[in-house]
Amino acid sequence: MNNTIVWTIAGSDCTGGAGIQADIKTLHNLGVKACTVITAVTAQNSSGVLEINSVSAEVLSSQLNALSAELPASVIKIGLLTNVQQVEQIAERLTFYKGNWPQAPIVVYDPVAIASCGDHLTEEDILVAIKTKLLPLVDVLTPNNNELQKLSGVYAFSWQCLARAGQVLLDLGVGSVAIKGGHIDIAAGYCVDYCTDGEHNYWLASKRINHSNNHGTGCTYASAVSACLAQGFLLRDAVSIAKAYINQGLSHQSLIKKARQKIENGAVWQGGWPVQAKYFPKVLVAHSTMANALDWQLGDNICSTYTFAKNFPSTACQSLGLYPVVDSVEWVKRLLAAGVKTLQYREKQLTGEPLSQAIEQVVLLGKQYNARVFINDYWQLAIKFDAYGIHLGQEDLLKADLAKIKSVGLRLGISTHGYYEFLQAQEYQPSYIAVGAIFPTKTKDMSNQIQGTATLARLVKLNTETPIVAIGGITLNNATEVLNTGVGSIAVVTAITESKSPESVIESFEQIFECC
Ligand SMILES: Cc1ncc(COP(=O)(O)OP(=O)(O)O)c(N)n1
Ligand SMILES: Cc1ncsc1CCOP(=O)(O)O
Ligand SMILES: [Mg+2]
Repeated sequence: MNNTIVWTIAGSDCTGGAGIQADIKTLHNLGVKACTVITAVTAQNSSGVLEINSVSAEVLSSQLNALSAELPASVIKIGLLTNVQQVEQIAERLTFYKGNWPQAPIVVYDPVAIASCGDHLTEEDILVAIKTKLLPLVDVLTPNNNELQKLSGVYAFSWQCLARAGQVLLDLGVGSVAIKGGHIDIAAGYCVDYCTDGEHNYWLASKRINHSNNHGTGCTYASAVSACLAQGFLLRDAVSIAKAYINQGLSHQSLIKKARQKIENGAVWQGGWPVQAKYFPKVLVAHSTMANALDWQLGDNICSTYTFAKNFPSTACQSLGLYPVVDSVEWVKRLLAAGVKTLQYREKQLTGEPLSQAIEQVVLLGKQYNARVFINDYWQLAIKFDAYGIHLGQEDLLKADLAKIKSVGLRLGISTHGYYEFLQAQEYQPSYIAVGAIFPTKTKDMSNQIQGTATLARLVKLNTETPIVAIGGITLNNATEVLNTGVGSIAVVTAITESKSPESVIESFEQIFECC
């Protein structure tokens, strides 16, 4: 566990399955420290919620004072608030923390209006206070279907309604909304989560897992999102990991024999960090097989000009080895002569005829040396000159004719930066998936997108069929650490282009590949 602190401000559930107890388990399981502020002591069991004993304003205040004096949080997760006074008190505190702490905390609010057992835990009038006082301070709101309807007034019977409900909540001042699809019945047999910040929209689909032990899934989900945000994951990655964590928990308990269910008290199972591909959701990509099956046609990744395509030609080897990325015909010539077998031409200056001529030469050189030469960005020219392959970034993907690239037999590599984009890239079944930036790099602005080797190792394990390429800040000094993640290919720019002796750097990289 690292020293990252998450506060959970929520109610205690004596069964241990939901509320504060679920939050602590999730936060610990996902590697962060949990501090608690109890809002109410509930008495509940399989018959329902029997009693709610709200703590007084003084008790709430003294817990907050104690923590803020010594253990400020990077994320504050809020669950059950039982009355208007508590909502106002917490809103006041959040305003202070956001304005006065050296680093403003991220606020995640799971609007526990109705527990998953169906009992009403809060009064109707609290809604007004939540909407006017609390929501404007919330960075991430995680409603289920009931809570969504209560807060937005929109009943989600279609994908468009779901998007509209999200917008209503954003209009109330929330930073982002992550709507849990567990109780939404738009697509039979599937749970589709929808996350939006108004600018970007993320849709994550998983097969519905039939389960009886689902108590505490809402608290668990919001805590999982909080744990990921506290560790620096972007929201799109946090919601992807949290959905996998829930799928893992729900899948596990379906294995529990009936006799044990009583002992488990109906609670969702709390596993460790989800590592198995089967628990991760699919990203909905416009016109993909999954999107068509769900009759879904929304999203940022809609490809308006061209049709969707997947299953690109293979590179015929799982490990592409050392993969230099260079910006001139001279570099291409020099590196191919030095024995490099995978290479990318990434030209950002030339245009028009000089660009066209350069790409033609690079493709020819690749054929002469029987090497895998990828062209970055310029997919039309790559097709025109019959390149070995094309490398496209996230935005490039939306503007490229993927069906054409596939039909002429060009390989396709896709850039990704974290879990969400990795899951999205998988939908295209590309020839390889690049993950970056692994370390800070001066070659390209990658702020907020540094993955580290721990995340790389987890992503490599999620897909053992597609070659994975690591890129960003990789040098001879850290190459062994990178290869120890199991990744088969390393892409580098400055490690080679800024070296006094590129040929000897290539040789040293080859030796490291042989040793790992
Ligand atoms: C192997 C590899 N990985 C990532 C990139 C980056 O591509 P992209 O995100 O499109 O950014 P630009 O390189 O076009 O600036 C890459 N080129 N190669
Ligand atoms: C193009 C690109 N995409 C992600 S990081 C990066 C730059 C890698 O350059 P370097 O190897 O010099 O860090
Ligand atoms: Mg690009």
